[in-house]
Amino acid sequence: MTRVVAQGTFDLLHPGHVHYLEDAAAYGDELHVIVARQTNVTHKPKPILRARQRRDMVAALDAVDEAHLGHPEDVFVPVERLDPDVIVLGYDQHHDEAGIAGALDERGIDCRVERATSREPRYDGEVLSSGDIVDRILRRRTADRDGDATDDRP
Ligand SMILES: Cc1cc2nc3c(=O)[nH]c(=O)nc-3n(C[C@H](O)[C@H](O)[C@H](O)COP(=O)(O)O)c2cc1C
Ligand SMILES: Nc1ncnc2c1ncn2[C@@H]1O[C@H](COP(=O)(O)OP(=O)(O)OP(=O)(O)O)[C@@H](O)[C@H]1O
Repeated sequence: MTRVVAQGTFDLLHPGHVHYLEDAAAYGDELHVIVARQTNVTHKPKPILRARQRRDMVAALDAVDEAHLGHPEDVFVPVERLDPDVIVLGYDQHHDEAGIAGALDERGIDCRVERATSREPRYDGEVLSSGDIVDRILRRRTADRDGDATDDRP
């Protein structure tokens, strides 16, 4: 039984997340997803939704066998508990494969590190970024409030 781990913030879910997790699931028999805690999301704006809600939505995806709240301080706590055979990084995740592999070796975890592919938009207006979804909401609500008729609705 090959156990795969994927991870991420997964704030507002979109087809890019589905693609990533389906890519990851293809590396083994069961896919576990670690959902980032807000305190560990330091490389971009904090997520809008609470970690439990983000975990619950990820857990509902067909490709996912189980979703877990990440550890608030030590990102390797869930990895040591899950003891995966493969960790699949997202196509643009800011982690370095060699760095992760070295940290796994130090902890005696026999696990290889892979990287998923990206999913490109398939039609005009498809939004494949949580941050871009937030931006679109802000633009739309501001325009509605200001009675701005310029409608960018695709
Ligand atoms: C192997 C691995 C384990 C991780 N474990 C945790 C964790 O336990 N808690 C957490 O808050 N973030 C954890 N993270 C970090 C986030 O899941 C994620 O990598 C980071 O927020 C960037 O993800 P993004 O693609 O959403 O930007 C882990 C990352 C990796 C690569
Ligand atoms: N279009 C996409 N194609 C493939 N993977 C994606 C795509 N969008 C996000 N992912 C992957 O999903 C995982 C979680 O992404 P994250 O939660 O950071 O969402 P995001 O939409 O990338 O957020 P943001 O764009 O606001 O940074 C990451 O590993 C990321 O690589």
